[in-house]
Amino acid sequence: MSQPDPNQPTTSGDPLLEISNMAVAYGRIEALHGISLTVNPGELVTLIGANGAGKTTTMRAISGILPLSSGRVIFDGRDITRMKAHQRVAAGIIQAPEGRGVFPGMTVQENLDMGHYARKFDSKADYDEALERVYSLFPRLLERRKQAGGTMSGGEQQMLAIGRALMARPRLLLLDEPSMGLAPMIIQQIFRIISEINQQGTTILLVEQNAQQALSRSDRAYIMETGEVIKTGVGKELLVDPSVKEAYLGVGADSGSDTSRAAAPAAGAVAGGAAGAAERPDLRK
Ligand SMILES: Nc1ncnc2c1ncn2[C@@H]1O[C@H](COP(=O)(O)OP(=O)(O)OP(=O)(O)O)[C@@H](O)[C@H]1O
Repeated sequence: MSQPDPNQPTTSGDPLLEISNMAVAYGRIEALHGISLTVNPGELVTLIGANGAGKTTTMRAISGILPLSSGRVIFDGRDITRMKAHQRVAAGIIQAPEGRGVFPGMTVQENLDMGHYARKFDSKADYDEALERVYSLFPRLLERRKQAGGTMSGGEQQMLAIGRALMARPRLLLLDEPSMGLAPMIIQQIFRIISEINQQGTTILLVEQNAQQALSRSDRAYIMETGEVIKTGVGKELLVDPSVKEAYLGVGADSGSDTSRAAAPAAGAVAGGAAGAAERPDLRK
């Protein structure tokens, strides 16, 4: 297969990613019941939803780790529904490792090199450019390039995970809960960098439970519930949508405007799984 240049613009006007009626099952249990979504070139799109809504399953199906039981995935005009995960990586669909997933015994530099391995056919100049981009986005990684990945803080490991994905020069970057388990100040920093990566031209599909941060920075968002997309819209509009505010932003009960993740448990649905679901308003209305 030829290696598409990640810096090449896609066919103008067409979505970069188009998912139609995608169903995915774990054995006999269907986790996604036919969802449809699009990501246009240059967009930052977020998937929001409670635990178990199907966000990670969606990401895995896009990466090609999980097969579809029905539906289609189109990437840059090509039907990739049956394409294997490694072929999708070569086509430019890159997921930052879940749970950070850095190689603990390898140095920062070696971890980044592993990310570039996915694009081993690139020239040295492409490698240098990718590395320069990563080190300018994350000066901390440059400072610590000889340090073992496993000895870095949680925030630094998250930066390394994103940096490693960028080394593969993604055309579509998939980020699954990059703020998970991080302190509020570090979360702010990670979100600022995600915005910057997007502003530099990288298309991003983000899964986030930190709805306030994610919606305020996203072009568009999809809200998922129990394996379905129940609402979609412009990020900043969803941010002020009363039902979304009540269900996902921890406002309503106390009408506060705390934006930190620490406030998230008050939202019930954001962190609460099934218990939270019972308290959530029905957004399908
Ligand atoms: N390996 C698996 N085997 C069986 N069922 C699974 C598996 N992984 C996920 N599921 C189920 O699929 C559904 C969707 O899970 P998924 O992890 O995609 O949700 P999520 O929105 O990413 O939630 P979270 O925020 O908790 O990661 C859930 O009902 C979950 O229990």
